[in-house]
Amino acid sequence: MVYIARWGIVATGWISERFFVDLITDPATRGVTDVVHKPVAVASRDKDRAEKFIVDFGGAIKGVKAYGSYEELFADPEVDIVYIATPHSSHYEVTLQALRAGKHVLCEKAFTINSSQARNLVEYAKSHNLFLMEAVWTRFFPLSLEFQRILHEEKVIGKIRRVTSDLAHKREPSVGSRFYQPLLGGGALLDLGVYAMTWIQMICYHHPENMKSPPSVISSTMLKAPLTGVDESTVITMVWDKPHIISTATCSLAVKSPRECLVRVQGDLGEIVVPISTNRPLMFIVKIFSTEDGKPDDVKTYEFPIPGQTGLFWEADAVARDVRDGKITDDIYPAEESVFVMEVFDKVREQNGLKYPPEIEFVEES
Ligand SMILES: NC(=O)C1=CN([C@@H]2O[C@H](COP(=O)(O)OP(=O)(O)OC[C@H]3O[C@@H](n4cnc5c(N)ncnc54)[C@H](OP(=O)(O)O)[C@@H]3O)[C@@H](O)[C@H]2O)C=CC1
Ligand SMILES: O=C1OC[C@@H](O)[C@H](O)[C@H]1O
Repeated sequence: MVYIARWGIVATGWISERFFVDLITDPATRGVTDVVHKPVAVASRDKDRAEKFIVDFGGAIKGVKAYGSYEELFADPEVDIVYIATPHSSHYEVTLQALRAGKHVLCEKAFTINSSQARNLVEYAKSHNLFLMEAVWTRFFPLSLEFQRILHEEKVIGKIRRVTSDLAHKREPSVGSRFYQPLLGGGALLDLGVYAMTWIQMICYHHPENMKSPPSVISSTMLKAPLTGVDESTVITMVWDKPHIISTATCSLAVKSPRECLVRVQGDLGEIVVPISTNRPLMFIVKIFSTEDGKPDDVKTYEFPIPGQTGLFWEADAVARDVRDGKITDDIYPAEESVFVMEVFDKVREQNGLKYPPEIEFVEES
C-alpha cells in the first residue's frame, strides 16, 4: 500500500518554495512507489503570503490551506509532518512548538543555534514518541550513499589519510540579511559550514574504525564580518585518532567555492574529488595512483543526475517512510548526529569568541 505523508510547510521563503515543488513532483519520476507526499497546509506570519505561495507554487494542487500563523498550522489535525524553514534563530522555538502540538518535524539546517537547544529537542521528541530530523538533504542523495559504500566498504582509495571539504557562497554584506544578521543566526558556519561538515561526517565520523567517536582535536579560526561580527569565513581542522585522518572543513560568505573541487579525500591508493557542489553534488571522480608522478593509472567518474527539480525529495521520502514505520529517528541522519555537529560548532564559536544575542542562545525548559 502506498503511504500518503501529509505535510505542513512553515514559512514561505526561498527554500520552502523549492521544498514544496519537490514534494509535489511525482515520486515515480525517481523510481519511488511506496510513498507519496501531500502538502495540506502552508503557514506564514502573514496570511496573504501563505495564500500567494499556494497560488504560485501549488496552483495545480487542490485544497492546500493557508494559515496566517505557525500555531494555526500546528493545530491542524490533518498535518502529520511539519517542515520548518524559518531562519536559524527560530528553529529551536518553532520546532518545540510543533513537537508540543504532537507533530513530527523535519527542520532545516542549521538544526539550532547551540547544542543545548539541539539536545533539548531530541530529548523532547524521543520522550513524546515523535519523529525529528534536521533537513541535511545531501545525506539522502543516492550519490552520497554510493560514495560512502565505495569509500568504506570497497575501500577504493585504501586507507584514508586526509580530507578537505569546502562550501563558499558569496553574499553581499547587509545588516538585514539572514546571512549577516546575528539575531537571525547569521554567519558562514551555521549557513554553509553544515555542508562542509556533512562530508567530514560521512568520511570520518562514520568511518568504520571511528565508530561515531568525536574527533580528538578541534582547532578553528574565524574571520569576522566587519559589518555585524558574525563569521564571514571559518576554517575547522579536526583529528580523528582511530582511523588516523586529518580533516579540514571551510566555509565562507566572502567568495565562491571553486567549481572543480569542493571535497577531496586522499587515501594511500588514490583520491576522490567532488566537484560542484558540496550541498547538491552531481558527480564524484575516483583517481587511483600507483606512482608519485601525479598521473593517475585509473580515473572513474560517477555521475548522479537529479531526476527533477532540486533534489530535496529524497530526504522527504526518507522522512515519510520513517513516520509510516513509526520511527522517531532516521537511520541515515539521526537527530543525535545533529547534536554532535552542534557540539563541534559550539566549540568552534567558543574558540573564536562568536556569541549570538542571548535571546537566540536561550534554552527553554521542555
Ligand atoms: N536545504 C537547503 O538547500 C537550504 C536550506 N536553507 C535553510 O532554510 C532556512 C530558511 O532559509 P531561506 O529559505 O533561504 O530563508 P528566507 O529568508 O528566504 O526565508 C525564511 C522565511 O522564514 C520566515 N521567518 C520567520 N521569522 C523570520 C524572521 N524573523 N525574519 C525573516 N524571516 C522569518 C519568513 O516566512 P514567513 O514570513 O512566511 O513566515 C521567511 O520567508 C534556513 O535555516 C537555511 O539555512 C536555505 C537555503 C537552502
Ligand atoms: O542551505 C543552503 O544551501 C544553499 C545556500 O545558498 C544557502 O545559503 C544555504 O542556506
